[in-house]
Amino acid sequence: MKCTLVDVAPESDFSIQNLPYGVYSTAGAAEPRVGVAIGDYALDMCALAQRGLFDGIDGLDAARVFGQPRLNEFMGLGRPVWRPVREALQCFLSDAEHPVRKGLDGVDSVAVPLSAVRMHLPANIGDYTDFYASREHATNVGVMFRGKDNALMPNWTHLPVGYHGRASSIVVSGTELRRPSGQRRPDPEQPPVFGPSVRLDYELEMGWFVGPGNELGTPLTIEQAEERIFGVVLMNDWSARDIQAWEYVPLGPFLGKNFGTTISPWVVTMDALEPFRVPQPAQDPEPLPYLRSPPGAPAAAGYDIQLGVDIRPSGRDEFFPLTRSNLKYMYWTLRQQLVHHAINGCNMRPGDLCGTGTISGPTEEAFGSMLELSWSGKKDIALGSSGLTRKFIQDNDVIRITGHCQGDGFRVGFGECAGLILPAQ
Ligand SMILES: O=C(O)/C=C/C(=O)CC(=O)CC(=O)O
Ligand SMILES: [Ca+2]
Ligand SMILES: [Mg+2]
Repeated sequence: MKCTLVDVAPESDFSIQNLPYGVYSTAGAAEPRVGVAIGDYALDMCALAQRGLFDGIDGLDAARVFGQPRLNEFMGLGRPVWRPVREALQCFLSDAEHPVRKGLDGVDSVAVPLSAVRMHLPANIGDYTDFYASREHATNVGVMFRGKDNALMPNWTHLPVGYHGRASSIVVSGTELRRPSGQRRPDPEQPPVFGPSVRLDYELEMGWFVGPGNELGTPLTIEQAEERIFGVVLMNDWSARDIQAWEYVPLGPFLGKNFGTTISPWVVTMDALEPFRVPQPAQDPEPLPYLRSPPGAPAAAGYDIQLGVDIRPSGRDEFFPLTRSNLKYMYWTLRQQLVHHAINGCNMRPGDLCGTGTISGPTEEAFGSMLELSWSGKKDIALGSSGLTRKFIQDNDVIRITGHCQGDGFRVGFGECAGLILPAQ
């Protein structure tokens, strides 16, 4: 299938096979609105609704739903609505004879160049949870925080471990964040001190948005979980390792992580990711029945998404690679994370965000944090052949995450998730 409305380069993240959703505004129209990215453009979903593109889709009041400054309501409608909307967009973009195309006075009446948009958070994020689902990451961090013999806790292979994060400090790519200050204890023989974090780190993650939720007290099944994830973004769970290491016992991460979490603005739908399913890593011991693959759904519940983290060091204008990883390494799958989250009757709501946890892989280049790459600050990370090194993030460094699935002649990509670290207040 080929887009005939605008040119899409083969290396563009936003092919006709992708069609991710976001919320944007422009200098001329400051009210945020729902868009879909295609090539170098954002389609105005409300304008397309007003031209009748989504007429006849059961359960969708398109002009109202796409006229909102957030995606929560659309996320809550579920696959029976998401799929026909995707099909309508693909017909409109590929078929030059499409009736809605005939009435157009040029592309500009339904789209704006991405260079002219300002992106916003895609949803009103009511709740945010972060998992710890990469075996390689959990093992590496466990060795550093608790020693080799206690690295992977006994529960880890039986359930997707997670913690409740903070929704208020989630920001969209491009937002600058300030280095946090807090309590840390650099010398284990001395009392703690207060000051700016000196071990500021990134975590390479993906975030997934909940679609239709569940009522309080009514758990989801794994079949339902498969159908209720709307889509995925890139995510950086910025982490102050010195604050985290001192505060986390016994209740887990708190101020070392809730000073900022950055996500990419375009939500890539599960329907776009469908062709890139791959088997998840073998799970041994076999999980309890509620976490097992459902008979009706594809057994392969991993996704082959190539992920990269790069740094633009303070004072330089080029980026250097830090991490090269892939979502397919993840031990606990997205649907297992969702079914586990709701199995006690916890109600999940449309637009809630869950992080996968840091996505590390089996080789050193796939380590998804500086904590792992510098092995807790014991060695320097070389930045290309620049002669520069890092152990942790310095003031005015930019950390940028990118990712895509590679199809045959096209990409399903995520754009970028970037942020600059300002000096502490
Ligand atoms: O105490 C630990 O083992 C470490 C916990 C985390 O760093 C939590 C976290 O953000 C998990 C992750 O990103 O995988
Ligand atoms: Ca994390
Ligand atoms: Mg965070």
